[in-house]
Amino acid sequence: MAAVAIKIINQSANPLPEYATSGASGMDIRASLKAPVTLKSLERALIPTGIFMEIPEGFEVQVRPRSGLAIKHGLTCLNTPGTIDADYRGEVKVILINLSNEDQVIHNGDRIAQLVVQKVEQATWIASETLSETVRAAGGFGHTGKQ
Ligand SMILES: O=c1ccn([C@H]2C[C@H](O)[C@@H](COP(=O)(O)OP(=O)(O)OP(=O)(O)O)O2)c(=O)[nH]1
Ligand SMILES: [Mg+2]
Repeated sequence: MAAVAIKIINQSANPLPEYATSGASGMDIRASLKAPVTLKSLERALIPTGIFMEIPEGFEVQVRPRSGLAIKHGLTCLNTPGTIDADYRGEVKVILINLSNEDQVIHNGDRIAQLVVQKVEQATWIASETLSETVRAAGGFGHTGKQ
């Protein structure tokens, strides 16, 4: 299990994020707002969460949408999955977009997204003129058919 240092502001509305069940991949995070934010249809906004982190090297944190918000309210993360780099020390923010036809109001303390902690590797490139052959070769974008 990765240990991640976390700093939280606006703690009254923003307890430590936690796994809701023993097998959960993500921890829900909340909007940290002085006033509600209204998103009109197709409008997007950068919503602060009051969370700052020190992610250990070799890990990243992904910001992912919540399916309940998506199906019930048409709210999702525009840049999903959002990437929190290990060297980022700013506030975690969520780019929410309203894909419904109605206004959606985000209140302080609303659970707007979830964080997933992942192992991640950095790579070095090996510049090559030729690449190994495979059965797939350059086939992609549905070339194996629909069924
Ligand atoms: O949903 C997100 C995505 C990113 N970030 C923060 C943490 C991340 O480390 C930083 C940069 O994110 P990203 O690399 O996706 O954005 P960029 O447009 O490439 O910005 P930069 O040039 O700062 O890397 O912004 C968030 O708070 N929430
Ligand atoms: Mg970047």
